[in-house]
Amino acid sequence: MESPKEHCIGSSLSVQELAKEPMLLIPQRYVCFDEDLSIRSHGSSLPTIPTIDMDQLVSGETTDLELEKLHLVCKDWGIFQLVNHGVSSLVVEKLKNEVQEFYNLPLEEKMRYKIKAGDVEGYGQTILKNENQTVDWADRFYMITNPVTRRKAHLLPELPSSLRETLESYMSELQKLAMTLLGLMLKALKIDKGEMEAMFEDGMQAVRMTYYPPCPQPKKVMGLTPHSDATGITILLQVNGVQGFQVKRDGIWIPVNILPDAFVVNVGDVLEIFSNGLYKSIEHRATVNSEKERISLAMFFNPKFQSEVGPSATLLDPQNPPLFKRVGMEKYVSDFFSRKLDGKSFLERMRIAENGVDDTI
Ligand SMILES: O=C(O)CCC(=O)C(=O)O
Ligand SMILES: [Fe+2]
Repeated sequence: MESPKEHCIGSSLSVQELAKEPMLLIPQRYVCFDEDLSIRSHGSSLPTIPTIDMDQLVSGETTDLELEKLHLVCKDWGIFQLVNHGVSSLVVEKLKNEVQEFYNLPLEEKMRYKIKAGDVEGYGQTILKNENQTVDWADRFYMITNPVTRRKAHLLPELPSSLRETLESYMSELQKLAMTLLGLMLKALKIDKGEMEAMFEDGMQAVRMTYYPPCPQPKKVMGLTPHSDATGITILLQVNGVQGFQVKRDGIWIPVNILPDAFVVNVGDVLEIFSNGLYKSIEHRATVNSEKERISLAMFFNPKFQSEVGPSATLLDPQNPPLFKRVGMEKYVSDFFSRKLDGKSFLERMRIAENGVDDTI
């Protein structure tokens, strides 16, 4: 039997390769103690995340009603399934196949994209200073895709051409969708259109493809540590129909049954900050199972690097003081990546203390 060391990618191991080995007990570094993984299902009594119909948002007679619904959902839930999203199903289906094929490539091929020392982009998992941290049961591929000048030469441009081309088409369709959604959200928030465009147009865009192998002890591991996304909005595609995504609402983890043709859209921390706390980012995580691998692809839509993350000026007045600090996007992103994922703690660091003391982040 091969030793796990031979599956090293950067500072982590390929969990996909590890999971191929005969194994009854998983290695200790994957055993997760601090999360209640047993809360998996409470049957039908659990609430389900809302659905928003894109068709109804942009055309027809019910646009105002659907916009009001979107507004309420972003305030109350911070997440929804988006149906009738209008993105070409040809592109989506092709992308699903290409991503699965990518993960089926031999390890040596995928290693060309491995995360380099000191970087966060590429294939693998970043393990921070504390090497003893529990490692998620997953392999990831994260990269910045916009602005084009920030693309790493050995990542997107070097992907197998069919995957790269399909990703390009998908990204440009999703960019339009994300801008439309952000535009509608900010319209509902009554935020000045110019302000929104100055911040989000041609903003930072990134993608994360995640492969969660089946696990012999699924209740002992975390596929993806609980976190909220440090984004404007995130659009999640479930690639191979296997469920495992969960959201935390009122302290309870709710499994999300992602509809086959839907995207899951969630409010990120940047939008919570920009809306001065009106919209809420939501904590989520991914669990794994013992039967089948799960694959997802998340696209993150952010302000441009030159902008500042902070509450929108339109929403502030003496009765509505800023609840969050302002920080340059560049610093916001680098601070985010220097920390371990930990629920909504990153957002909490941006909050202005009630006593008004502004301890800089
Ligand atoms: O894999 C999933 O379902 C969730 C992915 C996610 O939350 C992320 O990449 O930030
Ligand atoms: Fe996420």
